[in-house]
Amino acid sequence: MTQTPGFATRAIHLGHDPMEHEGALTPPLHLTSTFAFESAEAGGEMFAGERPGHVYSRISNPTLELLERRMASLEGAEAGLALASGMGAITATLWTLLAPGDEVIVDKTLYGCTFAFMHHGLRKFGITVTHVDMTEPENLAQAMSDKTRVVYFETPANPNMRLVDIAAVARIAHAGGAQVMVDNTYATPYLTRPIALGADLVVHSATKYLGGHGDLVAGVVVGRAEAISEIRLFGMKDMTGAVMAPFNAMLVLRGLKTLSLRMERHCASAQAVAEWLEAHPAVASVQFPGLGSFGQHALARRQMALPGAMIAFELKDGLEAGRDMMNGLRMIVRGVSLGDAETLIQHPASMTHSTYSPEERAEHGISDGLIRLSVGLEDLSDIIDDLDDALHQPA
Ligand SMILES: C/C=C(/N=C/c1c(COP(=O)(O)O)cnc(C)c1O)C(=O)O
Repeated sequence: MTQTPGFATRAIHLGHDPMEHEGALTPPLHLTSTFAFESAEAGGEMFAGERPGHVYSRISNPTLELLERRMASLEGAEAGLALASGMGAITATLWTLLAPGDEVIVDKTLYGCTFAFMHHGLRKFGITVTHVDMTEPENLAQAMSDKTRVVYFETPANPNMRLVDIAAVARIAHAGGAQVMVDNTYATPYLTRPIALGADLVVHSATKYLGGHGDLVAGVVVGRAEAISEIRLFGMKDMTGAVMAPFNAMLVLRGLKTLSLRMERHCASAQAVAEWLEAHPAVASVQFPGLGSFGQHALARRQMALPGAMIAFELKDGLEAGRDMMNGLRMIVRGVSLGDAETLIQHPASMTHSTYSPEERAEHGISDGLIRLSVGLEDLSDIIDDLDDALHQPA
């Protein structure tokens, strides 16, 4: 094979040769907390970084290492780091990049716990958190200061689907001497590769599409090798201890094998569901990058290979009608998280984004009536039938 293997091939094969592991088709699972040294000197040299190898699983582990290599390859990064959760990846990275007196500029809409970390975590340690509506990149240029170290955003944003033009924002951030950190959970590297568009660091809640089966909590950060090493040895090892369990790394490795297949199915179904919702008389609005009515549809087509599988919508009769609809569902699961085989539905204002005050939700474009749908892998007709029945149920 001469040319670089494709996305799916790397997700399945990169970094594992069965003939180096007794012919085992699947990579070995290293369920170990620590590693033996061949000599006292060797142990000392490994701790000093003078000899390659693993010394303790809070620092590195061969199963995690394979996942880190595959994720770096899929995102087009030099290196990767596996962590215990998406919040573990986000916090370990920001604790590493920021110090008291610094500023992080963040987009208007963030996942609820990320928002809470910024406001109730970083601010507690003398770091300025400035929100900017990055759908207009020029707003960032106005907000940048000599204290700005990091520009952070999700695209699409959880839960209202706002997009950020990664290339445009990266140009502005870099001109101001700041690093760009993108949460790519909603899109995955199958749809968007932020590093190719200028981002410096990419984080994921691997809990979601990457694992893809609702059976783990995990996180990943990828970027330049030097930065990842610093996040590993400071942000993860010392500051957070947010290390991924080897068993979860094995499950994420398994999820990656079908990521491309699953995203194709997720996105095809989501397009049909979004169009069905948009045409439904009880629905007031639908936010989905694949709809021509989506305000940033042109950017979606430019920046995303497919429109994703997350939909935000509101009913004409507001939150109570939304609750009635959710309570009327028989297959679609009422629950938080996203990116699973099971279609999931939830109410951000009272659930994933309840960390925002009502005033903050209003400011950040998270309306009380907003409903979030993660379109799964069930038969499309069953997804739509469930929604249709729930919307037609007697009040
Ligand atoms: C219940 C969790 C939800 N989300 C999480 C999440 C995280 C944090 O990821 P861990 O949950 O720590 O793996 C990071 N980044 C994004 C865009 C996320 O959506 C949820 O929205 O439903």
